[in-house]
Amino acid sequence: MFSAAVDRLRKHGNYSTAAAIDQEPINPSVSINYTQLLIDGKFVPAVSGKTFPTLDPRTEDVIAHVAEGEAEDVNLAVAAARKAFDEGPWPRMTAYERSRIMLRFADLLEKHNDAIAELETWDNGKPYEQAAKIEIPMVVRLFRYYAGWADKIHGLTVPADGPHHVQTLHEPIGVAGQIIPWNFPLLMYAWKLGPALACGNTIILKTAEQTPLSAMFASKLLYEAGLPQGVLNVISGYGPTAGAALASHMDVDKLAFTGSTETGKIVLELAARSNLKPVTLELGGKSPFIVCEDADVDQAVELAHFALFFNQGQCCCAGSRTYVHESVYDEFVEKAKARALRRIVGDPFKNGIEQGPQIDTEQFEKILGYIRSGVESGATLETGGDRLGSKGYYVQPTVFSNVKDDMLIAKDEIFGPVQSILKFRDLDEVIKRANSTRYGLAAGVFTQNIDTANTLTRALRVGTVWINCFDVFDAAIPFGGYKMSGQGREKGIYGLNNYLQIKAVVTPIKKASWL
Ligand SMILES: NC(=O)c1ccc[n+]([C@@H]2O[C@H](COP(=O)([O-])OP(=O)(O)OC[C@H]3O[C@@H](n4cnc5c(N)ncnc54)[C@H](O)[C@@H]3O)[C@@H](O)[C@H]2O)c1
Repeated sequence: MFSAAVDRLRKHGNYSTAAAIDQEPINPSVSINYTQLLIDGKFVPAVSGKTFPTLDPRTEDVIAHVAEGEAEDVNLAVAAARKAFDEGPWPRMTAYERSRIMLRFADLLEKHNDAIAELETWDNGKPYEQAAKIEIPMVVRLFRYYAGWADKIHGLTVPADGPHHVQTLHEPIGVAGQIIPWNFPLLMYAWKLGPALACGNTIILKTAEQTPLSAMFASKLLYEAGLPQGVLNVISGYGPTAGAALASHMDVDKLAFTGSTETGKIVLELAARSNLKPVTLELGGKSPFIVCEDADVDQAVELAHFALFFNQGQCCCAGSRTYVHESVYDEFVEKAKARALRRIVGDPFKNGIEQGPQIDTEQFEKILGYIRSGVESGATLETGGDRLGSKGYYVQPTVFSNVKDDMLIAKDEIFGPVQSILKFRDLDEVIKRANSTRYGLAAGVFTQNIDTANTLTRALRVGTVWINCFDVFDAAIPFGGYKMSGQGREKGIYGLNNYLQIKAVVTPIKKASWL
């Protein structure tokens, strides 16, 4: 659960003053041991010999050069995964044995928690305390959760008409291709791998080009835990080359993708044009956070702040349209501005830091562009609005008030620390406005009135509604989007369906007296 854990961190931090950006970055102690592709259980260079740099978002310095996988490497990885599925022990061993390997993996991840968290912070820029105390423990929990499912995947007996015994077998879908983004590198790795492994599939996973390091480290541990050769293959590389090769591969049986809506459309088309592999998509969002007239304003301000600014604003479900009832609007804006001014931005390796740098120069420039567009379109810039410091991708926590629905900052996914506060008068109006978007990933509702909560819960066209909370993620809770926020659900029991084929088996009953 992000929110509860962040509360705990907050109690131990000093959040009373804004900190300056450190000029001297803290040196992480972890060493980078794995920078090659993981194919058929071995680390290997790319066929082309090419590498690409992965950068430290605090300094823009190179952390390491990583193998650049392309179509030929994807072919080798798919061949290894195919062989492991068609001939290897993984889909054939008992579900209990699979589950034990996954549990051993979770233990190893736990043992190396701090080293993995360092890699995550170094490569991504997220606060180390967040990675070490929240995200890596969530990864561990998710593998234990799906290890628990491995031996509980049941088929049915079906009461069909006529003298037939009918049963369904729930079988692994086969070779799964998985493409993940950079905002929660190892957590997205876990959401993808957990259910796929529990069901007995083999995998080729492509990491995001911005954050290749933690997945390589973790995958080494998975083999140490006893994973048979070729079951997991990890490719670092770029989207249009390695990612596209995976999405369009004829021998990949299923594709799971998390990233932008634009790329989601591309991979869906590649999957359709190649072998019609089924696709699950977890895409972008522009989630409303609705503060009703009965809200405790101080609590609402704190939660809305968390809903937007968590992870540098780089969450697909960020509460990026803060709708506030007119009766509490002015007070809310004043306090939201004060909260943003208190936000501590700095070297993410330092204790007590709430916000590190954005992921890369592209996102950094994009965010500053949206801030300029907010000012130009007439929204009121309450605080922030610029970069912070002179190096790295740090952005000032930014708050806009008087935002209108048709402004770009209210329509597009900014993916940065930019809060947009809009005013509303009544429930019917805010429902209409909240739903009037191409996205439908999540919503936050802040009210003490159960009837208001019930109405909004049912009226909002989104995959998750958080009532008086936000970003509560748990391995058992399904997550996914309506509309252009995605297709299908990950996590929980629903996540298993993405990785199963259902086979109907029909046998005649010769003596039909006991139908
Ligand atoms: N929903 C989410 O969790 C999420 C996560 C990250 C980014 N985003 C959104 O995406 C925007 C851009 O971020 P991004 O550039 O990392 O997203 P992206 O969609 O470009 O990248 C996500 C993954 O897809 C791969 N990819 C890119 N082009 C591909 C292609 N043609 N074929 C196959 N794979 C391809 C990338 O290499 C990466 O692994 C963000 O501003 C944000 O709006 C959403």
